[in-house]
Amino acid sequence: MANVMLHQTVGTLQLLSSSRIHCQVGNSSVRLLPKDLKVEVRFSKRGPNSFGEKKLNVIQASASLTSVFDPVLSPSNKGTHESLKKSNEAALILIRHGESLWNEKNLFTGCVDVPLTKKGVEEAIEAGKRISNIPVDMIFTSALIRAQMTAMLAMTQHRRKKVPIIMHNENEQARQWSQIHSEDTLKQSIPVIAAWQLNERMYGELQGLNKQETAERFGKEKVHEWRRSYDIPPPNGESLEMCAQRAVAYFKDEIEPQLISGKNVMIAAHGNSLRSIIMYLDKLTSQEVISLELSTGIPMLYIFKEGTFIRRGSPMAPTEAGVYAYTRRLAQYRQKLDEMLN
Ligand SMILES: O=C(O)[C@H](O)COP(=O)(O)O
Repeated sequence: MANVMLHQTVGTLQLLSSSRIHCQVGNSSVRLLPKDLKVEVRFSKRGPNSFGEKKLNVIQASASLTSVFDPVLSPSNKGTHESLKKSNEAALILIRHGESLWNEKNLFTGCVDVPLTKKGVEEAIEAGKRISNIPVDMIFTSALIRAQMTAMLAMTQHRRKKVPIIMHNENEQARQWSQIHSEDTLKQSIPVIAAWQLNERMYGELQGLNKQETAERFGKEKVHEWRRSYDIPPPNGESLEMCAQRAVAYFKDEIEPQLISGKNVMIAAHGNSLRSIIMYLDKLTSQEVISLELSTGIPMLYIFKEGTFIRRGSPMAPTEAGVYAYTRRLAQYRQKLDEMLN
């Protein structure tokens, strides 16, 4: 595809290649896929009109977004990455999935894809109540159903009533067939990105074994070492360090840029993938992380501000005044929500 610079009255469209189009319109910019864009371009009579030419004089171009819902909206015109880190503040909610059927049976689960128990469903709904006044613009989950169920159930309690929609970008057809053809509907939606990198640590040959029986067979100390040490993996499984190498890398590459651009994010994941992320957020040592335990279905709130993560604990109830006093933005959001809904 020719590299063509199209100058629009409201911005510029730069066809970078057949894979990505960078569209700067007004104060925001969006990375688009060519197929999502209908571009009508009228060229001046005098200008070269062969696509082979790099330079085209464009007298008018109009582009309509068909359905692009690219959740990766690059930051608005706040200049460099660093200055963005300074200027934006965002809420980050972490939730370990509710109780799963194998948690109930006390079996090592890891990457085995089991659903929630009734209690786990109730925990997810309760978690949703506790964060119902905190803004959520994007949701990241693992590829496992227990985390996705937790995210969707929690959002049923959110007062903003936006609809969480799992993004299907696994291939071109999935992207095409899951398109949304209404700007208004898109505005009422929250993109949910399911990433295997956020999966629970893979427990290797322990998956499916009963934790109590395993401790009796191999000794309590050995099993505690497999479950809670940083760099000792279970047999043919992942250590927490190996889990962190994928989970924290994904957080830094895909989630942190969203927070920097001011997006409020919820992550619904697992005991160990979240322990590795919290180790990064709280700057824990490999010794300190051993004692970090996460209960199922308990939301934790962080505030991302000026490039740092401030742990705000777990919101205890939707009406807890203290939750919204964490920052001015959260207090304003809560006030706007009350005005909108009352
Ligand atoms: O994978 C599992 O078994 C649980 O989700 C976490 O197990 P753990 O608490 O033994 O790490």
